[in-house]
This record gives sequence, structure tokens and C-alpha cells, in this order.
Amino acid sequence: MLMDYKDRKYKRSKNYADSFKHAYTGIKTAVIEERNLRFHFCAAVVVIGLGFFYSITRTEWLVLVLCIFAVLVAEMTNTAIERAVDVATERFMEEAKKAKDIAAGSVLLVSTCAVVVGLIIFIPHILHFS
Ligand SMILES: Nc1ncnc2c1ncn2[C@@H]1O[C@H](COP(=O)(O)OP(=O)(O)OP(=O)(O)O)[C@@H](O)[C@H]1O
Repeated sequence: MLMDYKDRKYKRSKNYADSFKHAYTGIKTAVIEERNLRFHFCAAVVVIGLGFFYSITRTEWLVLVLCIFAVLVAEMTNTAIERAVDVATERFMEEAKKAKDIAAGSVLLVSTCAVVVGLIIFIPHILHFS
């Protein structure tokens, strides 16, 4: 059951600085507590390293950076949905399962896209290099 703002035990962010602090805390919490997100961060570091190694073009950097952020955003949204579902119910519920599975599916889709883009960008560089 939703409650009124006046009944809540916490206050809304007072200003942009507060909102930014909460967003930063969210990123920090997700990195510390979510193994999958740490994996995606490590993969991003490796891919950025490869980008410098093969001197990829400005357009390739653009696509790569978009893919990296898309995966990180999807993983964090998935985590937020999992947490929200866990707050809503501890019981086995078909709709809870669907919500979590769909959120996980979105991460799988965008990760697959990122892998395909990575292959399209790097395979020509690797072949040209060797
Ligand atoms: N309350 C629930 N009711 C029904 N099924 C659930 C419920 N909670 C979780 N599940 C099922 O268990 C799976 C794993 O849920 P869990 O919350 O442990 O995610 P996870 O394995 O930590 O996911 P991730 O690897 O993305 O962090 C869900 O994808 C869902 O299929």
C-alpha cells in the first residue's frame, strides 16, 4: 500500500546536490554489492584498453562508449528491480518471477548487442594487426 509523503520516514532530496549524492551512493552500492556489475566494469576496462591498443576511430569509440554505458545502466536497473521486488514480497509469486526474469532478459539482450558490436569493431583491427 502506498503511503503519503508526510507519513514517510525519509525526506525528499532538497536540492540537486542531494540528488547527485544519492545517485553517486547508488552507483557505489551497486558496484560493492553486485558481482555482475563488477564483472561488467572489468569487461569495460578491458575493452577500453583494447580500444587504445588498436587506436580505434572516433566513431568506433562513440559506439563502444554507448554500448558500455547501455550495459551498465541495464545491469543497475536490473538490480534496482530485483531489490524493489524483494522489498515488495518474500513469497514465491509468479508476477515477481516474471518481473525479475524480464529485467534479467534486458541485460542479456543489451550484453549480446555489446558483444556483437565489439566483434564488429575489433575483428578487422585484430586481422589487420596480425
Ligand atoms: N519472489 C519471487 N517469486 C518467484 N520467483 C522469484 C522470486 N524471487 C526470485 N525469483 C526467481 O529467482 C531468480 C533469481 O532471483 P534473484 O533475486 O536471486 O536474482 P539473482 O540470481 O541475484 O539475479 P542476478 O544474477 O541478475 O543478480 C529470478 O530471476 C526469478 O526467476
